[in-house]
Amino acid sequence: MMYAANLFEDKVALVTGGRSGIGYGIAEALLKLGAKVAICSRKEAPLAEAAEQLSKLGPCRYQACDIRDGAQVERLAERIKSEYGRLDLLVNNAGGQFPSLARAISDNGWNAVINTNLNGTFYVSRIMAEHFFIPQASGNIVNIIVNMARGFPGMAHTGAARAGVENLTKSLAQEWATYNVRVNCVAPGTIISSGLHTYAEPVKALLEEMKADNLMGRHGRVEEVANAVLFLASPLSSYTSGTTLYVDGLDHLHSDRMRLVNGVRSS
Ligand SMILES: CCCCCCCCC/C=C/C(=O)SCCNC(=O)CCNC(=O)[C@H](O)C(C)(C)COP(=O)(O)OP(=O)(O)OC[C@H]1O[C@@H](n2cnc3c(N)ncnc32)[C@H](O)[C@@H]1OP(=O)(O)O
Ligand SMILES: NC(=O)C1=CN([C@@H]2O[C@H](COP(=O)(O)OP(=O)(O)OC[C@H]3O[C@@H](n4cnc5c(N)ncnc54)[C@H](OP(=O)(O)O)[C@@H]3O)[C@@H](O)[C@H]2O)C=CC1
Repeated sequence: MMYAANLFEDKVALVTGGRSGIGYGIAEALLKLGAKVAICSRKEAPLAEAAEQLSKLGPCRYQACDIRDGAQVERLAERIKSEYGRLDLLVNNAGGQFPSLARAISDNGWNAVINTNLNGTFYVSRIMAEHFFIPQASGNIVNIIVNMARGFPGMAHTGAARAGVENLTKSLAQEWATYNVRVNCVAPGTIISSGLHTYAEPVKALLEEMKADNLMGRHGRVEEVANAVLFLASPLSSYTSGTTLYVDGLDHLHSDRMRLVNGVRSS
């Protein structure tokens, strides 16, 4: 099953955190369907390398940008304006966290995760809407969150941050419908990607347990997340906004998260 090869022809997309993992997969999928792409992340060297690889598929510009810093995001918007003159799609993929029992999360740790995932996602959405979507009276935002439908024990900070993003999505979708902007979320389950490499050994061992606990008996793949993003980013979902699409093998309905917490507790 494939999307039409020219589905995103003449469309410009920004994928934050596009240098690795899920973001890279989304950027790659968009380029293959004719889009022009911009990617950003904090670390310049691996970002440039990723953009070089992606440029083999189509126009891909990059700029180092920490989404927590509004001034850096403004500079990114100016760069996109000078390179492409417009923006049709924003994928707020940049984000992440560290596993921890809630009682062990310091003020700094809490603030770092909330600042990255909630504040950063808002700054990029507001700035790109002001520069592009509202004046163009057209745009599309897809927010990558996590499956926090039943809380996220073991990662309470990211669960709270992404619940905030999910609610922000509902507000922006309503406020910006008048500008023909749709805003949706994709909530991945556990996806085999570079992100999982950031976890220390005890959590990695837990990932095997999580696979057995999953009702489809496996973790998800990057392209399965990218396919969901492509649907929400395309006219195929033209009457859909303010929603969350789970790509998680049913984990939002079924998974024993507390077993993970016990694993973290012992790690
Ligand atoms: C059980 C469930 C399993 C579940 C396992 C399966 C989960 C699947 C679902 C989700 C998967 C993914 O999202 S995969 C995506 C993974 N990718 C990422 O997480 C990349 C982005 N993340 C980050 O950059 C960092 O995690 C983040 C903290 C957000 C931002 O980093 P920064 O450099 O800005 O922050 P730092 O300066 O390093 O740290 C700021 C504070 O954060 C705290 N801190 C930072 N890293 C820490 C760490 N590893 N352990 C403890 N504390 C930490 C400290 O208190 C630091 O302050 P001090 O005390 O002063 O030092
Ligand atoms: N893999 C999984 O199982 C799941 C992942 N997710 C979410 O999907 C998204 C991508 O994760 P994944 O690809 O797996 O992991 P990665 O760690 O590879 O992706 C995170 C990306 O975001 C960038 N990033 C992190 N913080 C910032 C920041 N403050 N400003 C700009 N860029 C930033 C990182 O680049 P740099 O370090 O250079 O800034 C990196 O490219 C994340 O939001 C993650 O939480 C959700 C559920 C499950």
